Amino acid sequence: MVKIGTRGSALAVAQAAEVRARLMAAHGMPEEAFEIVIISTSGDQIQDRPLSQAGGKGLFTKEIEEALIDGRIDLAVHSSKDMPTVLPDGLEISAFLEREDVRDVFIGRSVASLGSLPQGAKLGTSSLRRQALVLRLRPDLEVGMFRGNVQTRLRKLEEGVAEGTLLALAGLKRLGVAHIASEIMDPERFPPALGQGAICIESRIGDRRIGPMVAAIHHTATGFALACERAFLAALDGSCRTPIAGLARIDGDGLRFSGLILTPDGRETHDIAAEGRTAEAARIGADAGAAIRQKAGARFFDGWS
Ligand SMILES: NCc1[nH]cc(CCC(=O)O)c1CC(=O)O
Repeated sequence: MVKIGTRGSALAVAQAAEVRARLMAAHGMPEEAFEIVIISTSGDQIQDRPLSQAGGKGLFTKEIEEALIDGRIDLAVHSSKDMPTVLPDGLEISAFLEREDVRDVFIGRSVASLGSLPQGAKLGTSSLRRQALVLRLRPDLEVGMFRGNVQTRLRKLEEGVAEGTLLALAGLKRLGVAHIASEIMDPERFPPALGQGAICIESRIGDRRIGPMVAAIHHTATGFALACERAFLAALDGSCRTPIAGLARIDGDGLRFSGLILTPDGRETHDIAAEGRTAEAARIGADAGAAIRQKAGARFFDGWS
């Protein structure tokens, strides 16, 4: 029996089922060989404040990692963008699935694009990155907190709590609701979160059964992109209070990275571009992180409270 740990949201469960399907196909295993174990995390429980004020990164992973360490589960399925850059001792990211569409989408209640929202309209998001990127384009908008999983946010939109919201297209696709997107945001103008669209598998280092099993479904190019993006994030401390965006694209054995940091009001931005060989993915990301840190100055990373 292989116990797959995941959060309980519809998106998280869909991701776990996707990993299960890939393992079944790769190894000719029956569905009965797997058990999907749902684990509630602090990130799921805290609904009344932005995650940036609740301790930031790791809120969606801590309890799942404890279950891995305890042996209650054998592998954990995560959205890479919710993963801290530093993992607990004894655990590793052992595989990435092929990345889904990396772009964000705008969903309007009654308008078809971000640009056509009326002056001063309310936009719901709890992501500091989306807040900053949206205010850079539309400083007139009122950006309000919009917590909860994808379904909850869509329900709030329907109820009229906001006139529009922004979500990852990857999540909508996995939930089978990509058609509700009003506008797909151009990643040049509206870069995704580091790791967006990539499902990863976390497991115990040295696990001789799970290691080779998940290695068979690892997607190499996504692995390089994520090595770069995670090194960039790590170089910036991954502070949840600094809006950060960026994307590594792979072309053969070449890699191109672009990263962006912003003030939460979107008024000040610093960007960085770098390229090199995939074999140097992590170094390219780390160097880009150091360079953008230099450009922006320490003030940028002291937190905005
Ligand atoms: N923070 C929640 C979260 N984590 C991953 C995704 C989307 C799926 C992905 O990026 O792989 C979402 C929802 C969203 O931002 O729309």
